[in-house]
Amino acid sequence: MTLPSQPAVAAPAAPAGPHPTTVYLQQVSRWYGNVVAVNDVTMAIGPGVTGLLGPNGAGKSTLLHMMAGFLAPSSGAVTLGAERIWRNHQIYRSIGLVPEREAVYGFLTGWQFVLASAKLHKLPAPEAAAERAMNLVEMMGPAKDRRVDTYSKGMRQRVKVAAALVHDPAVLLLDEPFNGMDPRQRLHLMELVREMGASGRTVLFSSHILEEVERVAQHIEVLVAGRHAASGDFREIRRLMTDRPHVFFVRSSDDRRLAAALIADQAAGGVSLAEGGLEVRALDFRRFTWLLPRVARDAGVRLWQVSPADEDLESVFSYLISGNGSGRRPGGPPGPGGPPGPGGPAVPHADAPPAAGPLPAPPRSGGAA
Ligand SMILES: Nc1ncnc2c1ncn2[C@@H]1O[C@H](COP(=O)(O)OP(=O)(O)OP(=O)(O)O)[C@@H](O)[C@H]1O
Repeated sequence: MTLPSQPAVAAPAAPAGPHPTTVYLQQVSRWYGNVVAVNDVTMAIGPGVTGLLGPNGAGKSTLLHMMAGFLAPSSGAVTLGAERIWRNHQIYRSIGLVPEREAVYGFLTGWQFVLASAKLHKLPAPEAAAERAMNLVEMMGPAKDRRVDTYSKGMRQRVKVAAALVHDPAVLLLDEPFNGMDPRQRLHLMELVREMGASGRTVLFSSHILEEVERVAQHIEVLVAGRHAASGDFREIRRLMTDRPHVFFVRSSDDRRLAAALIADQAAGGVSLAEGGLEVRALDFRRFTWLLPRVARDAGVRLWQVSPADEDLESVFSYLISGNGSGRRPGGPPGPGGPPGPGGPAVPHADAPPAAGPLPAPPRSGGAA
């Protein structure tokens, strides 16, 4: 007897296992005494460049140190692929960390420091590895033989990067890497970070400056007060930060007349007289910045100053986790493949806003949001 042939139904795909160069955090918390530095964070950082954005004290360094195996999570699991990172010496060979704080002995030369790093990793050809790493950060010139304590901040930073790259890790973690660098060094390091990501490595770097993050990373994770506040494509993150009520400080040739015109035109959600000008609350950033010059012109008032009054990072970030912004928290844990590399879609949010359209003009301050 022959069985009737089965209809051509595709076999269900076997569930993909953890990706070997993706770092997974599952409900990770870390506290220091009473201070909760990282609070129940679940995310996956895969190949490509990801920016970890958050204000000072958000928990970025703590998160990076747990990913590098420098700190144990108080609860939850941090793994590289399926392997736990904490106290797993084999895994340390795959990870490089560039710490934020000085971690370079001043009495060593740059070359000695990077070579020592190569030897500590027990690399078979430490000199060749150190030379390759020093070349990557353009430190193979005569300065390599000077003591580190004679280096500029930028040179020290480059030597730290070389030490973290000496064993050619698959995962590179950088804590505020661009701090203290001059513009040329910054551009060079940005290029190096981009190249590392493009070559398939997993690169995560922290910053509190959105502009800096979006120049290098397409995917951004936002941490605020230890919590994972948002996750997505940089356009989406910028939109979340821009589409919130803004408070502007406005000075003009006739503040009272301008206030009356703004109220009559319903251009602003609220206007109040402040010292030396007006404080204007705009509910719709785009509409307000479009309307303000027109309303002023029609009222015969000259604008002297328009500056955001609430552009400090704390207020922008806290919006993301406040009542209004809390809907922007990511949904469930990302899939086993981790976040897409550069160019991929955003990690889905439970209630993600629609795909971002063209970018609105950033606030005049050029601040972080
Ligand atoms: N060793 C420690 N002991 C006690 N509290 C700590 C320790 N390290 C960090 N913290 C606290 O944990 C919180 C998160 O600090 P963390 O350095 O991880 O944040 P961050 O986002 O990297 O900030 P920054 O950019 O200022 O370094 C802060 O409130 C900080 O004061």
